[in-house]
Amino acid sequence: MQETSIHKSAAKLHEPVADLKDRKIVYLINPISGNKNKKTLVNLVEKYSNEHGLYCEMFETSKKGDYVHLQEKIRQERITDVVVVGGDGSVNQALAALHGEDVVFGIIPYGSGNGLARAAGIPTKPKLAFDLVLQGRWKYADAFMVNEHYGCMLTGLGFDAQIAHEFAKSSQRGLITYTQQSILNFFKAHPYQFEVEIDGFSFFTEAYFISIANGNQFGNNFTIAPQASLDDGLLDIVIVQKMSKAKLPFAVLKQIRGNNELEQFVSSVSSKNILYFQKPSVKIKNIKHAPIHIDGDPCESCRDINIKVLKDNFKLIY
Ligand SMILES: Nc1ncnc2c1ncn2[C@@H]1O[C@H](COP(=O)(O)OP(=O)(O)OP(=O)(O)O)[C@@H](O)[C@H]1O
Repeated sequence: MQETSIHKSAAKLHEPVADLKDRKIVYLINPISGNKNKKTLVNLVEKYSNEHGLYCEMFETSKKGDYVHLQEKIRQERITDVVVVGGDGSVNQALAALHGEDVVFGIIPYGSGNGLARAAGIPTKPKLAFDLVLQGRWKYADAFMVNEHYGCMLTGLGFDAQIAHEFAKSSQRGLITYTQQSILNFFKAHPYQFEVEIDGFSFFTEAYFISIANGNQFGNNFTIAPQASLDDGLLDIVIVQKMSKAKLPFAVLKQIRGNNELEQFVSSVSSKNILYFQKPSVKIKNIKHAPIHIDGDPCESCRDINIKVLKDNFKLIY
């Protein structure tokens, strides 16, 4: 779909917030993410920016993540902020293309899960998230690479990726569709074989899924990696090993509640249901070609997967 400029406001103004007048904010709005209407937010941003004489431009997000035009604009016009109005997929695509630019990123969460925004503590109420953007206080956040693909929130293999693949095919988005897909796929779920290498030590496992998390959650506060931090230079690796289907929900619930301790040594891996590590990198041999997702969007499966943290990769308002 062609990106369209929705609005461009006049540039000068007085000073409601220090330095706000010097910022040039571009909003990238995903027309299909989540299931909430974005019109109220768009009106609010336009009205506020007009009244206060703030620079504000709005574009649709690119379906394919093609932001070359925006890269040029950022450099030529000295854009200072890129604010994504959408979910994790939109944030991923914008960051993948633009993380090397000299801009600060904001998020106004309008996705189905909003995992990165929630992990960062960004309010899910649009007005509050917009207020945070205007305050403009940012910190560096980490990201990661999955082979040659960029990720910022969480990647996974197995059951959760299968849900991501089914969700992507659904005509409806939002939490209800996601929950429906999770329940349907639970009954079909089966373990996959992996060889995992951490700290130079490798072991075989049969696992329902492996999550590698920068943020703490899948989205909707489903905190699969309760100790994850966006700026610690580490990835939280959660391996949900083969167990009976009856036990599986309880074991995952224990993990979500933070009752599973981090493994200190890879060599001490025993017959625990769930293994939980914090490391800057991990290599996985995906022996049975389990499905893969990156930041909730499906990606093509492959056998050899190399995942590495990118410390202090982008500036995030949070
Ligand atoms: N302009 C556009 N038109 C159509 N589709 C788009 C456009 N821009 C982005 N997309 C697609 O929208 C999809 C969903 O985006 P996003 O991940 O932000 O929302 P979500 O899946 O509802 O939320 P979350 O990832 O937080 O669960 C992405 O796969 C992306 O390719």
